[in-house]
Amino acid sequence: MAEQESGAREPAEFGLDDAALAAHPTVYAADAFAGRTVLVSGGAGGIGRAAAWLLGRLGARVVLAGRNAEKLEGARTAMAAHGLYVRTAVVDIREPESVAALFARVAAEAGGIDMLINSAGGQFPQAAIDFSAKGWNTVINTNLNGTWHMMQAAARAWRDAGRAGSIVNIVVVTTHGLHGVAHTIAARAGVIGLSQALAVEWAPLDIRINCIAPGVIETPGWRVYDPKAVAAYPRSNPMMRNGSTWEVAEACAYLGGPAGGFVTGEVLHVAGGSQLWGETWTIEKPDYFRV
Ligand SMILES: CCCCCCC/C=C/C(=O)SCCNC(=O)CCNC(=O)[C@H](O)C(C)(C)COP(=O)(O)OP(=O)(O)OC[C@H]1O[C@@H](n2cnc3c(N)ncnc32)[C@H](O)[C@@H]1OP(=O)(O)O
Ligand SMILES: NC(=O)C1=CN([C@@H]2O[C@H](COP(=O)(O)OP(=O)(O)OC[C@H]3O[C@@H](n4cnc5c(N)ncnc54)[C@H](OP(=O)(O)O)[C@@H]3O)[C@@H](O)[C@H]2O)C=CC1
Repeated sequence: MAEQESGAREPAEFGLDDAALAAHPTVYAADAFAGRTVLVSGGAGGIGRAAAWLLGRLGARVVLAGRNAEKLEGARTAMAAHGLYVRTAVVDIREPESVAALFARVAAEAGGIDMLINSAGGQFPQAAIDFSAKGWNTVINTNLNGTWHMMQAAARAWRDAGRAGSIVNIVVVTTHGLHGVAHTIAARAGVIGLSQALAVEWAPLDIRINCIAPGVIETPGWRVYDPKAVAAYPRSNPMMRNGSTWEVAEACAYLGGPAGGFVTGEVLHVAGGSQLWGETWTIEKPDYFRV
């Protein structure tokens, strides 16, 4: 992490890079995901990339999906150089046809999947009163509708193949302390409710569905936030630090893999306790709230 003259951090370097992800120690056995195929949306981003590295290192075949082919290829190259099985696929999760094409391709080229990690998502910081209709719709479409399209396509593929599956949805902390991103709170609360409903409805299909609510996790996605807001992130939780993508990746491995076999409909906060204490202002904190 580079320090600028002001002390603010250099956004381009937020998070763990490929070299760190290749070497980071893990609590899991080396073959914990052998024989499994995992699709990671947002797989070239911060959290998705760490999950892909971890599961690939644990023996999974990994498919990385996202909109940007160049980013995907960069991630694939780094992981393949480490001997991991990685494929990539371009998708816009907001478009049902694009998602259908992704799953058709994954079926043809990788023989289907066992686990889906929905890490594609994002938002922009803005006071809700200023949201444009397009901005609101973009965030809802990406995070709620996009995640739904991916979940439904995965479930249909598993049902048709008579195959068990598990889904891990990356959301945000919706119940405490995250301000300036009301559109994403709405979308992610929708994903949590949807996941709980489907955990019951799709249990007969042997499909488990869980969510992870990360707190402040250093990733390239932080580029859209004001450096002053980012500088305050470590004080947003009782542990007084930022989290790492690896900490979220290991939670994905737990919830989505065999260790979480009797867990469904759950929301796991990997947030340093920020669901209980602290506040994260992604926009400037209004004077009203200052002591
Ligand atoms: C409890 C502790 C929790 C702590 C959390 C800390 C904060 C959370 C951090 C993260 O989640 S970072 C990781 C996620 N990554 C991102 O958020 C990256 C940036 N976001 C995206 O790329 C989003 O997917 C996006 C904002 C939905 C952009 O999608 P897309 O590229 O398709 O849209 P655009 O064409 O850029 O914009 C469409 C539309 O949206 C409005 N808009 C976009 N940006 C802004 C902005 N900065 N301010 C106001 N409005 C914005 C706008 O209407 C855009 O349309 P046009 O005006 O461009 O026509
Ligand atoms: N980092 C943090 O502090 C926190 C993150 N989260 C959530 O975790 C998830 C992952 O975040 P993080 O890794 O930090 O963010 P990044 O921005 O690094 O990664 C998000 C990825 O999502 C992909 N993506 C966005 N929109 C679409 C789309 N329409 N179709 C396909 N792919 C898309 C992007 O890929 P591409 O550029 O190729 O389109 C990008 O690589 C997000 O949902 C985020 O909001 C939640 C709480 C905190």
